[in-house]
Amino acid sequence: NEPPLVPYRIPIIGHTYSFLFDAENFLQKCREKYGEPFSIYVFGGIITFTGYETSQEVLRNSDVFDFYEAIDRTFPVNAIFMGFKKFHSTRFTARMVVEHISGKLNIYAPRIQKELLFGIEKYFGECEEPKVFKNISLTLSRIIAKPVANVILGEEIAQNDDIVESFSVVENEILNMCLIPPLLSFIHHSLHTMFVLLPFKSRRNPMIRHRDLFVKYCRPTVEKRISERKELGKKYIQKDDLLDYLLSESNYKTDVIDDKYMDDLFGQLYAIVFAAINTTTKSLALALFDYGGRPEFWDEIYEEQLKIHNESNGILSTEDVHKMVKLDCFIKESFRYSTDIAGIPHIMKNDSFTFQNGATIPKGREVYIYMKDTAYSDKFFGETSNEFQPKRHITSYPNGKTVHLPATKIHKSFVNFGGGKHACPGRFFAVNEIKVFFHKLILRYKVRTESGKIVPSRMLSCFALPPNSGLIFENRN
Ligand code: HEM
Repeated sequence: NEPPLVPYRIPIIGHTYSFLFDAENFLQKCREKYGEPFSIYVFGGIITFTGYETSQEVLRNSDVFDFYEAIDRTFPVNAIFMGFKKFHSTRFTARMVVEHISGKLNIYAPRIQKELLFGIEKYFGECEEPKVFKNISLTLSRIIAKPVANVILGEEIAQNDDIVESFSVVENEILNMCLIPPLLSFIHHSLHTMFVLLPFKSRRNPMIRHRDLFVKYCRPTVEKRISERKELGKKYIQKDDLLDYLLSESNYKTDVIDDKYMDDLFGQLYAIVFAAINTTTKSLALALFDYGGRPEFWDEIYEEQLKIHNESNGILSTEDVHKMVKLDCFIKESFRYSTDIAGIPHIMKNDSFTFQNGATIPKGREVYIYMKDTAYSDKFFGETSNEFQPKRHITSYPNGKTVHLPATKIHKSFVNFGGGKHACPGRFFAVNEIKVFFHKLILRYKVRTESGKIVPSRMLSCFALPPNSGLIFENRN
């Protein structure tokens, strides 16, 4: 009782062409005709797509559906970082992000703000005359990288431009090397993985440069902290950054700071950098384009920011960020509206899995979440699901009560951060960063698209990317 396999005409090629070059229309037609889940034949293998009804069964059954194995088939990120670190636990990484990044936003709030303001000043400046910014993603990744470096490596190391630059480019460098069309998958997917990994095992390995920079700038701090810890024992006061947490953690406790130890720290910390920067930058860039093309929302969002700015005297606490409800709704609506068409792949690991509607998939099946099916579902968003309406994230009741489902809230109608046990642990940090950035930016500039109109995202197969056009910034004063 397999999900219907969409028929295809050309053997071997199957649906590869439609999936690469027309994923949006192609998947929509498959969904309309075959319901969910349905399967297509791409790069010599079958992929099953789950829609708004069946996606939660994948996300909530993480014992059966493996996210990392699926990611590793296309972008063997784990294998790349495993080359450096000896201790490997995805659970450990997720817990570290929950407890020591998202869980400490109160402590990090002033530092995040300071770094974002620094980036805004450095890259956008006065803009007394309207100024066009092309390639906004690159600029945003540099701005976003600084607070991330601050939280991961501490305030002092985050002032080092080389480290911040390394944070902002490392993920793109890895992705660029992995973005080789998986032609070898027509034979077997492991051949593609092996091929992609070749440069990372050669002298061209871009990770070596990042590792060397990390060691150069972080080793003195690591040595100093380990020696202070030894000297002071229980009196040592742990610093508020991920690096110092790792140094205190039983898997990383050491007296010997050799190259292997530094490699281990590098592999662990840069795996988080990998998860944190591109995702946040892309969402932020898409939200800026959504904002810049929709003047009808500018006044109300600006007024909310001005009010919170005045009440907080310009220094935002996490409570102040929670008060940015209109901004939160706008950002969440951008997440929904500009979502990837499909993503969050998983491999099914059991002998077989049967969905509640009876469809059964075999062991090893690759399953993609058809995210747009959830994001644009009439069941969740009614007849206006095709429209950009931030207010839909607030429900008003007849007794005057209103309930706001924030952008960090995991829900069956909102899968941008996944779901179940493995839902993105960095989402609190990411949404906080995006909101604070927006808040500071809007207070200072008017932002609009170059054409003055709504500019749709670019599509790369099933992934949404920010448009290539520019954004215009103009100082409000
Ligand atoms: C807007 C920005 C972000 C988006 C859209 C995003 C999205 C996601 C998604 C879809 C997953 C897979 C969830 C699942 O399997 O159900 C994930 C996992 C993860 N994300 Fe994020 N993420 C973002 C920012 C961040 C940040 C800033 C960090 C770190 C500070 C982070 C760290 C992680 C980690 C460690 C995992 C693996 C969790 C696990 O295996 O349990 N993410 N993210």
